[in-house]
Amino acid sequence: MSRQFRIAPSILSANFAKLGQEVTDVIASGTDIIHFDVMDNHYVPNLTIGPLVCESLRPVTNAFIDVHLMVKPVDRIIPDFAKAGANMITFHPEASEHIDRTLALIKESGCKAGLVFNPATSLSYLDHVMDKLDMILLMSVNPGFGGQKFIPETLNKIRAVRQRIDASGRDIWLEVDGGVKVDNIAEVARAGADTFVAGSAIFGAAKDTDPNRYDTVVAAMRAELAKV
Ligand SMILES: O=C(CO)[C@@H](O)[C@H](O)COP(=O)(O)O
Repeated sequence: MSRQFRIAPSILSANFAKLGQEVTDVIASGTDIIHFDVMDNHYVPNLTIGPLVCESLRPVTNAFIDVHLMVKPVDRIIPDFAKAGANMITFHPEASEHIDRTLALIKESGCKAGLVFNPATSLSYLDHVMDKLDMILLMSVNPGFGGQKFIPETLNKIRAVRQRIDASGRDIWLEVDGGVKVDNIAEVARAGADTFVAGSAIFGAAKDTDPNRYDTVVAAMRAELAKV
C-alpha cells in the first residue's frame, strides 16, 4: 500500500525573531505541516511557546498546525490551542489523568487528536483508544530539545505501531519526531512512518551560505522518500 508522506518542520529550531516569515518560507519550500512544540519547564526541562504564538501565526499561513503538547497537566490548555487555530493536538499519556477524557476534549474542541510516546513509553496505552486517534507520534529522542540524535530502537517501535494501525483499518497518521535527517528519513519511512518532524535538519541547514537552504534540504528529503 503506498503511503502519503508529510514533512513537518518543527519551528522549535526556527528563528523566533522572524517566526511568521520562517513559517511562510518553510511551507513554500515544499513542506506540508507546521509542527508546534509546546514545552512547560515541568513535564520537560525546557520552556517554549503557547497559544498566543499559535494565534499570531494562524493568519500568516493556511498550513495545518500540529501542536505537540509537552505539558502537565494537559487538559486546561487544550481549548486555548483550539481557539488559537490548532488543527491537531497531541499529548503524552503520562501527562493526562484520564486519557479518554483528554482525547474527547480535543475532539469536542474541533481538532484532530493524537497520543505521543517517549522512547521508553509502552505502546500498551494504545490498547483501548485506537478508534479515537487521528495520529500516533513516536518520539525518537527524549523530549525537550531539538538537535538530538535519533534513537535506533525507535525503528522497532515504528514497525510495531504500523502493524497496529494497519490492523485497525483506520487512517491514523504515524509521525516520528527527533533526529530525522536526509540520511535517515528513508529508513524511518520504510519502517512505517508517514509523517516526519524535522527541526534542526531543516532550519539549521547551511544557514549562512545557501539562500535557498529550505528548498535544498526539503528537496533532498523528498528525493530520499521517493526511493521508499
Ligand atoms: O519535540 C521535539 C523535542 O522535544 C522535537 O520536535 C524536536 O524539536 C525535533 O528536533 P530535531 O531533532 O529535528 O532537531
